[in-house]
Amino acid sequence: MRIAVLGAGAWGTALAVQAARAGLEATLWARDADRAAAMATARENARHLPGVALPAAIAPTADLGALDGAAFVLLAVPAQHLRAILARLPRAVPPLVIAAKGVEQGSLLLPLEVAEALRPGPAAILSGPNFAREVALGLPAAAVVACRDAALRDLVGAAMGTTGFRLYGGDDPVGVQVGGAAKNVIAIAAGAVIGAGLGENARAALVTRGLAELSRLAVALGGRAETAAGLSGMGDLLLTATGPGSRNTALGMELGRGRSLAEALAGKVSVAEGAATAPALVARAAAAGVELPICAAVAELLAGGLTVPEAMGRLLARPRRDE
Ligand SMILES: NC(=O)c1ccc[n+]([C@@H]2O[C@H](COP(=O)([O-])OP(=O)(O)OC[C@H]3O[C@@H](n4cnc5c(N)ncnc54)[C@H](O)[C@@H]3O)[C@@H](O)[C@H]2O)c1
Ligand SMILES: O=P(O)(O)OC[C@H](O)CO
Repeated sequence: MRIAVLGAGAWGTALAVQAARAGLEATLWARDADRAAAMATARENARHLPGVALPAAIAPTADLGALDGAAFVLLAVPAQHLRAILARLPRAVPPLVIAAKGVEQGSLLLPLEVAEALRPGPAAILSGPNFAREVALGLPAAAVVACRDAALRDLVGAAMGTTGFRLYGGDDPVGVQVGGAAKNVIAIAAGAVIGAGLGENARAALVTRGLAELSRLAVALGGRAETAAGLSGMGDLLLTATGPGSRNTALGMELGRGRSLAEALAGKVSVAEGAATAPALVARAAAAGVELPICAAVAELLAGGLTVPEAMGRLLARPRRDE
C-alpha cells in the first residue's frame, strides 16, 4: 500500500517514517523543490528532523502527483496553511487524514471543517500525545484516528499502527480536534507561569482548569466530554503542558520571562500552533456562547495586552464558584 504525506515538517516526516515502519510506501511532499531534493539525496530532513534516517520506502517530492494512487493522504501542515494546501489539490482526492492541531484564523474553523469546505469527502483527524522525534525514533506512543466513517478509521489504524505506535479509533472528531487545538493554548499558559516564576501549583491549576475549558468547548461544538479525558485531550495536555520539550510550553516560558511574541518567535523555523490558534479558539468559543478565561488570557498575553502576573491575578480574582 502507498500513502502520501503532505507537509515535510517534523510531524509529516515522523509520520512518513512511521508509515515505512508499518510496511507502507510513503511519498513525502514538501512545497519547496530544493528541500525535497535535499531530503532525497541526504535521506534526512535536516531542517525539521535532523539525525533521523529516512527509510528507502519514503520518496520525498515536491510534485502533488504524489496523491495519485495513494490509499489515503496524511496532511501534516500547520493549521493556518491547511486551506492553501487543500486548494491546490485536485478535485477528486483520496481520503484525507489531517494531523494538524489548531483553529483557522478568520474562518474560526477546525481542520476537518476547512477540509469539508474545500474538498468534501471522507476525512479523519489524527491526534494525541506525540512528539515527532520520539515517534520517528520508534519509541512507544499512542494516538487516536477519529472520524464518523468507521471504514476510514479502520483503514488508517490498520495501515499506520504498529506494536510501538498504537492507534485507537474514535467517533468524536469534534472532541478530538478541540483537544488538539486547545492543548497548545493551555500549554502556552503553563509555560508562561513557569517562565514568570509563579510555580508548579499555578501550572497544575491552569492545566486542570484548562482541561475544563477544553471539555466545555468540545461539548458546545457537538463533541463529547469523555473525549477530553482521552489521548487527544488530557493525554496531549500531560505531554505538552508539563515540560519544555513542547514548542508551545517553550514559547509560554519566553513570554513569562518578559519577552514579546515577536522576540520569542524570532529565528524559529518550527511552529508553535497555540500562538495563532489562541485568538481564533476564543472567538469560536464566544460564538458558541462559551467563556474560556484561561485561553482568553493567553490570547491577550500573546497580543502584548497584559503581563503573566496580571493575567494570573485576573484569573484568581474571578467570582468564587463550585468546581
Ligand atoms: N512536531 C510535532 O511533534 C507534532 C506532533 C503532532 C502534531 N503536530 C502538528 O502537526 C502540524 C505540523 O507541525 P510540524 O511540527 O510538522 O511543523 P514544523 O514546525 O516542523 O514545520 C513547519 C512545516 O510547515 C510548513 N509550512 C510553513 N509555511 C507553510 C505554508 N505557507 N504553506 C505550507 N506549508 C508551510 C513548512 O514547510 C514545514 O513543513 C501542526 O499542526 C502541529 O501542531 C506536530
Ligand atoms: O511541541 P508542541 O507544543 O507543538 O507539541 C507537539 C505535539 O502536538 C505533542 O503532541
